[in-house]
Amino acid sequence: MALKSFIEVHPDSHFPIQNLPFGVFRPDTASLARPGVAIGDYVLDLSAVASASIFDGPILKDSDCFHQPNLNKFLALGRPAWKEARATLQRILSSTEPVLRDNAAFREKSLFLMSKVEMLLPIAIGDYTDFFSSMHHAKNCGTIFRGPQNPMPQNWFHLPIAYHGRASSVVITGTDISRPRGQGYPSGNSPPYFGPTQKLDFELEMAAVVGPGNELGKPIDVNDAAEHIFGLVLMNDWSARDIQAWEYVPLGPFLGKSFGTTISPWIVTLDALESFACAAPEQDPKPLPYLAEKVSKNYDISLEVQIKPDGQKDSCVVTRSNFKNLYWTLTQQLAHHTINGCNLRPGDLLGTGTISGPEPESMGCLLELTWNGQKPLSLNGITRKFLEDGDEVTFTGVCKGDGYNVGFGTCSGKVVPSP
Ligand SMILES: O=C(O)/C=C/C(=O)CC(=O)CC(=O)O
Ligand SMILES: [Ca+2]
Ligand SMILES: [Mg+2]
Repeated sequence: MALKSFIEVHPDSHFPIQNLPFGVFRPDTASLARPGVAIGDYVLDLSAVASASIFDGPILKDSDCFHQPNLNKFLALGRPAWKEARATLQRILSSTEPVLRDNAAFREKSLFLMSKVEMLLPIAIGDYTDFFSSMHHAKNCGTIFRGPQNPMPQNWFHLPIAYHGRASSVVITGTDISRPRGQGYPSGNSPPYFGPTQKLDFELEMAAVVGPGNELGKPIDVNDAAEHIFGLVLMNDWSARDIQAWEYVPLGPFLGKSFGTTISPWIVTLDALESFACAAPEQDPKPLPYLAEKVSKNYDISLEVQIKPDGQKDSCVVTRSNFKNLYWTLTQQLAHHTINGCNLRPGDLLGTGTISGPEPESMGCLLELTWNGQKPLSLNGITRKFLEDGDEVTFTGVCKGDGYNVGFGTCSGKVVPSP
């Protein structure tokens, strides 16, 4: 029989007992931030569960990791602790276990309606890196930015390319994004453009949340890398294409991307995603030995982007993609990141890069979907080349199980005018 919770969970919910993603919330603005897991329409308060001495396994028994305003301390404990927590939580939420089910006072203290709480950034992010791991996205961007002759950089099939992003401007879903100002290409003999970006874009991404990490100077083997990934979130790497195009040679993206990056609040664990694992694409040429892994895994996660223009009632789906479209795996990204000795720390965020699929309807950003503004998209009668003020962009991600979903909820943000 399938595992079932005593809490009623709608079959369309992203958060059945099979998922149990971790986040950080507060019941109201006067109370402290604390870790929780999502179950149906509720959030289970892990500080309350810990205070009731319910985490009785060897690692979590005496730990204060759930009495923290973020998950970093829990992440640092590693997979054995994550598995211990998941097993305890699946047990106390199951339909057959009375400890929470039959204790009204405890339920009152520990279960909150998700619609009533405030979700916060679940981790303190020390460093944020963004990869470039979708071949379709890389080809399309290469063609648009550098021309169709040689769209793929020579290094692309040998290493997972990335740039160091900006951790300070990573925000939680629901945070407004101010249209950034900056420089763009000069036209003719004039000085460079300066003003609000005229090419504001979203990028459909997911991001891995790092667990224990490594000591400086001690790389992580690609075959051990999964032990360092707690789970995944949805991520929008908002991008100003005109600023980016003018500034990025030779050092890469800078102000065109550092003005805001939105993540979804619930970290879905690799343990919950395991039932949706699938083979990653065959890699040709074979990667160098340090990137050659025994098992090369992706996950079957359906992704969708909707845009809701200001004043419109309905949003419009602009793309549908899938996480399994990535060429470089999460574990190759992580191993590559540390191969020079660079240390990763608990709570670091590793963006996958824009997840475009092979079809025109599965491109992961407007730069590709409108081919740099040359082919406007039509949304319920109005057109878009790039994002306009008032546009709300929402990502969803979900794995379809047999009779249940393992989902990510949403990652959304609204564009507001430049200050
Ligand atoms: O091809 C380029 O010059 C730039 C590509 C991007 O903007 C993509 C980037 O941020 C990495 C990614 O999301 O895949
Ligand atoms: Ca990106
Ligand atoms: Mg960004």
